[in-house]
Amino acid sequence: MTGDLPLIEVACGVLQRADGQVLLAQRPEGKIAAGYWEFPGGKIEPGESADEALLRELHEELGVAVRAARPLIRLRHAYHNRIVILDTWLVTDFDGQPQSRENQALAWVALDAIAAYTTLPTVAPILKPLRLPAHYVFTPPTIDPATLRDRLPALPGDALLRLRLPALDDRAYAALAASLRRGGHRLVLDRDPALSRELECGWHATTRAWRALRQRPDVPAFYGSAHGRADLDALRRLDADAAVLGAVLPTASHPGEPTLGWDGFAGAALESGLPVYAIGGVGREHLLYAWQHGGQGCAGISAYW
Ligand SMILES: Nc1nc2c([nH]c(=O)n2[C@@H]2O[C@H](COP(=O)(O)OP(=O)(O)OP(=O)(O)O)[C@@H](O)[C@H]2O)c(=O)[nH]1
Repeated sequence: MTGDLPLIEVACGVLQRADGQVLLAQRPEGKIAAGYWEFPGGKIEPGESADEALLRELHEELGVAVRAARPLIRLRHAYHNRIVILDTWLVTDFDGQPQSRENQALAWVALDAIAAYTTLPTVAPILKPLRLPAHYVFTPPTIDPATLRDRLPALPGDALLRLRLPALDDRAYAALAASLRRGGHRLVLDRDPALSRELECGWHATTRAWRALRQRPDVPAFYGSAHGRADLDALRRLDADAAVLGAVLPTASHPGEPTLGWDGFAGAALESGLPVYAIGGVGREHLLYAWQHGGQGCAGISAYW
């Protein structure tokens, strides 16, 4: 119990097909919140781990056998009559065709079409990590545009790419951003938000920049830097799409800076309500650590170039 409210721990799974559609289930008559659409899953039983509960629930409810899954996000949501901790997994491989075994309606739905369904309030915060890749790469601050272009093919294919180039004037920065955008890169800019709007790119705010905000900036996607849980809470209130939290490990570029370690990272990221990338001494080889500690993935500069 938390206060007077029961605390319910739940495991749920996002089954995603190759075309990007995800499986929604409608809670049947007789269950709490009947009629609402959700991601399939159910309560974690005493003595069970979240991944064991996931496998059991998806087999009981849908008749599928999970072959591969990874943590997506762990949320905490307070309803008027219960608090739910929702351990959400991305199911990347499974055997069998999902069938309704508990009288629930099922639907494969494109992420952009989910708004037409009446969903539980925990569905929207799960769409944020679902739309984001596992890697968020910052450009080395002094890299010249030609070298940058040469090295882009070696980055993880769908990574977010933050153009952090303080030495470029605004004109040169905008021209480079426009041409990379035409090349199909998932860009994040950190100049005037108007440029992010014009080029339909993300916008990244330093802690100093977002602390000056009173509401979400008008940009297609909004990311912010964070150093602890208080920052993550503030970014969630600003409706950020994701945060970058660090430093997780010591780095050569910031010697002596205090580090969170992976446990400190997890302590801040888990149940923060946001996808959180780990940064600071982190590279692509740390992806499993990031997922196991409640992260969206890894962010960095030097480890990626
Ligand atoms: N499966 C699932 N449950 C969710 C989601 N979001 C969310 O708040 N919940 C809440 O988590 C709880 C899941 O309980 P449940 O009643 O479905 O669990 P269960 O399958 O073990 O059912 P049972 O208690 O009838 O055996 C409910 O309070 C439900 O409202 C979601 O996306 N998927």
